[in-house]
Amino acid sequence: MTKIKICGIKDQAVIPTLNQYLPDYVGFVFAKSPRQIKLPQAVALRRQLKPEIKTVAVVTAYDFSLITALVKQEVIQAVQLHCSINAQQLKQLQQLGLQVFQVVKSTWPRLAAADYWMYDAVQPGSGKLADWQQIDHQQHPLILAGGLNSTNVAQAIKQVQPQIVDVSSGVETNGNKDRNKIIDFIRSVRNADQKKYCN
Ligand SMILES: O=C(O)c1ccccc1NCC(=O)[C@H](O)[C@H](O)COP(=O)(O)O
Repeated sequence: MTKIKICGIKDQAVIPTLNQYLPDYVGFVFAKSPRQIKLPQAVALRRQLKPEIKTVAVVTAYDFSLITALVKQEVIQAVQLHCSINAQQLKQLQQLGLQVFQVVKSTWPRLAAADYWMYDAVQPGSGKLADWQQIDHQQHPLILAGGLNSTNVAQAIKQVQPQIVDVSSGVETNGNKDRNKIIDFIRSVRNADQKKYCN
């Protein structure tokens, strides 16, 4: 089944919806962004989420002290890196028990040991589509992000066959997460999977 990541959670209002509809992952953005949160907010949000929802730190720099603090406080189970890292840094993160989502960019080395390679739009969190044509979906477990929403995610699953789909802008209204859009997105993914496995 295609897993779902809802990214850019920054306030409590949406927690009951997440706990009811159970996406596989929720992302906390620590990078500079209108969705940015700090450690204390992340701790508070994590505590309200059901334990089966895994949480992901989204970062644009390899900040090992932040990541270690997040692990120590049991805030995250995964890290999403919008930056270049080397094999040693990857190993350090995995030794903390984290899954590593490595964003793919032509100028960054792709590490085979990363748990997932993530394809995103050039500007993450912008709601713009990633270039699906550049994706070699046979190569490695992958995450598709960038401009997904409830109306295009079924096509994305069919065409790209990612292990995880990621959404942020597509489940927002006026910059805030929107309960109905989250529900529609999750239903679209689950319907697409049913069609895939029943055909
Ligand atoms: O969401 C942000 O503002 C952000 C800022 C800096 C680095 C990464 C960021 N988001 C990463 C995500 O995982 C988003 O969900 C992904 O880029 C898809 O976003 P969208 O196209 O808005 O669905």
